[in-house]
Amino acid sequence: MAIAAWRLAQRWCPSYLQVISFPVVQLHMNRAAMTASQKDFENAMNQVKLLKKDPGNEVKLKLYALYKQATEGPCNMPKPGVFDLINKAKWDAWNTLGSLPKETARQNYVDLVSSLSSSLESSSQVEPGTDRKSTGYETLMVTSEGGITKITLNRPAKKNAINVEMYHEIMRALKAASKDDSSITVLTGNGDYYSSGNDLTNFTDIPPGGVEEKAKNSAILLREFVGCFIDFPKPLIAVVNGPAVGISVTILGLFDVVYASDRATFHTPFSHLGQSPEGCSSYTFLKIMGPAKATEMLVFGKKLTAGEACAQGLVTAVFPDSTFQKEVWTRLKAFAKLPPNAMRISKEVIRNREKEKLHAVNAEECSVLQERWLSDECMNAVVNFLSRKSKL
Ligand SMILES: CCCC/C=C/CC(=O)SCCNC(=O)CCNC(=O)[C@H](O)C(C)(C)COP(=O)(O)OP(=O)(O)OC[C@H]1O[C@@H](n2cnc3c(N)ncnc32)[C@H](O)[C@@H]1OP(=O)(O)O
Repeated sequence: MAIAAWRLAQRWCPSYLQVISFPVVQLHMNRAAMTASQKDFENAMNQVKLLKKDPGNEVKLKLYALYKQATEGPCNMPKPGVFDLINKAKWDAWNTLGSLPKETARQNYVDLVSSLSSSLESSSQVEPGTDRKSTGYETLMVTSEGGITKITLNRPAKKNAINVEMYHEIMRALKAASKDDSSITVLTGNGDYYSSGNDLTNFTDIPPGGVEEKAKNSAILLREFVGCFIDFPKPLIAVVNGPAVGISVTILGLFDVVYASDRATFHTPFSHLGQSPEGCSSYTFLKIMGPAKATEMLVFGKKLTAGEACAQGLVTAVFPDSTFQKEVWTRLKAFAKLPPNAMRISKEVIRNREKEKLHAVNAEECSVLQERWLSDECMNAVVNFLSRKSKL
């Protein structure tokens, strides 16, 4: 629908820049609302004009939505009629951002433009070595700047649900980050969610070998995915910008630091889904919060607020959503200035003691899940979600 709308838009406006020039005009009207990073935002707006190639309709809609969110806040315009294709596509894109704070939207806009500039050859001069963007990711935004590699889950319209492609891309990004010259690595989400966990449509793509083969392949994928977090050699920090579900919660036990917005929630509804714990949570959560609290989460699916998750040790610190990005990034920039080898070695000392155990737990959890995925309980839960009969 969105693509069709933009095709139509391009017919009316031969240059894609005409379509996205609207926010540029508005930017000048919003100068009064300048903040510290307004300059970066303005530079990003100028960079967009220098792109030599059309970034595509989906990206243009994302740029539009982030611009509107950054300058006007959440979408409160009436929804355009079904035949008003262009405005409806724009409205949908903006509305998808939910209550994302203006500051985050501005940062995401700058990040997105920055990644486009390198992938689409902006004609502007980029100072070498100061800010490198990795391209070739469909489901992530990956940037490396000032000693920090930032991996952003980037399927906001699907609440950053992790599809098979995203599992592979996260593993690729982590492997690259482990070898690049950054000192710390950050994982965060774009949009109003951190992540809604495993993409439940992953279960619909059944190979010729049937559901058994699907369950086996998924267990192999999951084991490799979680293994990357166990083995990741540098300090790994989660910036939990919004609600987190399922595997995006369980692997937090393998991070070194977890910062959360007070909007974030932590939910592992495995029993509701006919599934069982993964991400080493059957071990890490028990160590972190003790068996009773871990059971409430992992067996009974109790959803924790950010404050509760912090009190139980899963989250390091919670910040008000309005200042979340600013406060977290101030801390992260300071961490990134510490001697990288000392940080890496300290992490190694801490993690090595547990590594063998974690890999064994991971293997066991995956093998139990392989069976669970074939159960009626699990299949019914997935079918109910896909047929919109249930939500968390
Ligand atoms: C191979 C390794 C396997 C590892 C296994 C891991 C286990 C887990 O991670 S279990 C957790 C699985 N996740 C869920 O059960 C969450 C399901 N989603 C929901 O309940 C709701 O979407 C929500 C509570 C997260 C959000 O509800 P809200 O009303 O705000 O938004 P929606 O309109 O539902 O969502 C927007 C859009 O996104 C799609 N979507 C969201 N989450 C998922 C998901 N996990 N899988 C697939 N799709 C998801 C949702 O369908 C909507 O899509 P459409 O706009 O196309 O309808």
